[in-house]
Formats: sequence, C-alpha cells, structure tokens
Amino acid sequence: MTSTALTGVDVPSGASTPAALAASTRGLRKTYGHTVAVDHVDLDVPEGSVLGMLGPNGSGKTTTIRMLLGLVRPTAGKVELLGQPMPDGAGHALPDVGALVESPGFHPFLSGRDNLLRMAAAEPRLATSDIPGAVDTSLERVGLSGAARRRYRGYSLGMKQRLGLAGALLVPRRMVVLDEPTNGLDPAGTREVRTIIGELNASGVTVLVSSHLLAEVEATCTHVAVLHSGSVVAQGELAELLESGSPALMVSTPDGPDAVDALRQGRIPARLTPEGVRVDLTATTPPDAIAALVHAGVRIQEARRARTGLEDLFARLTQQEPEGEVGS
Ligand SMILES: Nc1ncnc2c1ncn2[C@@H]1O[C@H](COP(=O)(O)OP(=O)(O)OP(=O)(O)O)[C@@H](O)[C@H]1O
Repeated sequence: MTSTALTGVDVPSGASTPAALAASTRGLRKTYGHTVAVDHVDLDVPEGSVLGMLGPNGSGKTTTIRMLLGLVRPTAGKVELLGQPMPDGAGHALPDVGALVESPGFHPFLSGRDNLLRMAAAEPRLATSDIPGAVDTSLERVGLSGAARRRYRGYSLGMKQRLGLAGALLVPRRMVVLDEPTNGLDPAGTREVRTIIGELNASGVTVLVSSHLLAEVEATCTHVAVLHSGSVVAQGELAELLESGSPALMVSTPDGPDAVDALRQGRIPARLTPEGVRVDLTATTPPDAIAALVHAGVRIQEARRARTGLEDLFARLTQQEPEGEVGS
C-alpha cells in the first residue's frame, strides 16, 4: 500500500501496488467569496479502509465531505466516488453510500422511526415491504429502539446523531461517510459507534469518518488524512504515519544543558526542547543514553518515548488552535 507524506512528517513510500480507491479528489478547491474553504486537496480513500479525516475547526473537513457526496459543487478540481465523477454521477454512486452529515433534514414533529420510514422510502434499493424491517433493524443497531417513537424535536444531540447514523445504515452499503459521528455522544455511545465502524470494516465496507480526536482515530481507523487550512498536510496508513519520524527519548531533567553536553560527548545526538531533552535513538538505546546521563551526574526526573510522526504533527497543528484541540 502506498502512503503519502506531504508536509510535516516523513513517511517512506511503499513499493507495493497502489490500492483501488473507493473515493478520491484531485486539485479540489472550494471558495466562498474570499474564503478559501478547501484548496488543492488530493485525497485518496482506499477501498476497504477506514479513513479518519482530522483537522482543526474550519480546516475544510465538512466542505470536502460535502463535495465528495455531491452536495456542494467544487470551484475547481475533480471528485470521484465509487468510480463515478461527482456531482454528475451522484445518481449512480449515492445508492451505495450511506452518509451522516450535518443537518440530515429530519422533521422535528415526526418520531425518529417515522423520520427513518420517510428516509427509507427514498432508498432505491429497498422494496416497500422491506422498509419497516430495515428501519427497525437500523434503530436497534444504533441503540435507539427505546426512543424510536418519540418526537425528533425532543431528542438530545446524541440521539439525533444515532438517528442520522441509523439512516446511513438502512441498507447494506459499499461506503459509509460519517461527519463527526461521535459529536454529542457519551462514552458508551462513542464505543458503540466504534463497534459499528469496526463491523462495517470487517464486512468490507469503506468508511470515511471525520473526528476531532487522534485517540479516536487511532482506535478505529486504518488510514488518516490530516487537514489544515483547507489543505491535506499528511495522509497515509495510520500505522506508518504514527511510526514515521526518528525514534526518540524525552528526558525531563533540571540539568538540561549539562545533559545535552554529556550526550553529545558520547556522540549521541540530543537537543533541548520545551518538553525536555530530546535524545535521538537512531544510533543508541534508552538504557545506554540514560547510563551516559547518570555517569555525567545528570539528575533525571522522567524518561519516556517521545511522540513521533502523526502524533507530533497533530500536536503541532492543534497547539495553534485556541481551544487546544482540533475542532468538530
Ligand atoms: N456555506 C458556506 N459559506 C461560507 N463559508 C463557508 C461555508 N461553508 C464553509 N465555509 C468556510 O469554509 C471553511 C471550512 O469550513 P468547514 O466547515 O469545511 O471546516 P471543518 O473542518 O468541517 O470545520 P468544523 O470542524 O468547525 O466543522 C471555514 O472557514 C468556513 O467558515
């Protein structure tokens, strides 16, 4: 599987054959007046992957997802979804794609179940006689059976999310696109969504999911694309991105400059950072580096593996955000 490293992390590109793509964009751009929402986005969603789209608030995740689904027409660039050019091929591609995007347009005075019945009636793959069964199965799957006959208007944000997810799962799909599916869910709801994503993946469905938490992406995704200011700054296999960058040890010590001197005298590359002394482990091991420090009389408070690759990139991007974490 190939992986791409654009800015921020260095990932070796694999020599293997590129995977078939369930969706892709090339040179994708969307402007609203003077606002550039998405710019030069080349996104690859490999078939059978769970691709997590990560990015700070306003980085262009939702706009990209909307263009993939043909809900918004790009200003420039190309979109392909299940082999169909979008938005023109929407009629062919969309029946195979389940989507949970913002404002799914549920009716406030209808129950959750009645809303799903209306949605199911518009599914070209569902025979009329199969609709009630499909709706009830879907409600059960997202844990909403108990509240199915309550009005949508009274639903909590988490219940609305569950209903949107139920809509995406009404019929078997080749691809499922979920924009912030855990938004508003409690920890149990978040775990259920993870389980559903895992089940979809196990049955060969491609999943594209946006999330604001790296930990969540780590738990559910096989691939990741990081967006920042409308552009993809890194994408590829999650494991490769996490492992990219040089292995390093972060040492907390009150004797930072002495520690760096001692290590460099021992020909171990090291530098002082705001988090502590970062020791390059390319040519040494943690025990040898720590032994060199102890031998030089350096006091060590803590030594731990430094963040690498994606974690590092992600931390740098999110530190630029006032909230301290990437947004929804
Ligand atoms: N319909 C619109 N009209 C004007 N500007 C828009 C519109 N939709 C998006 N934008 C702008 O485009 C940029 C990208 O927005 P988008 O919603 O795609 O980002 P996002 O990564 O999904 O953000 P969030 O996590 O906050 O939902 C933002 O600056 C946003 O204000």
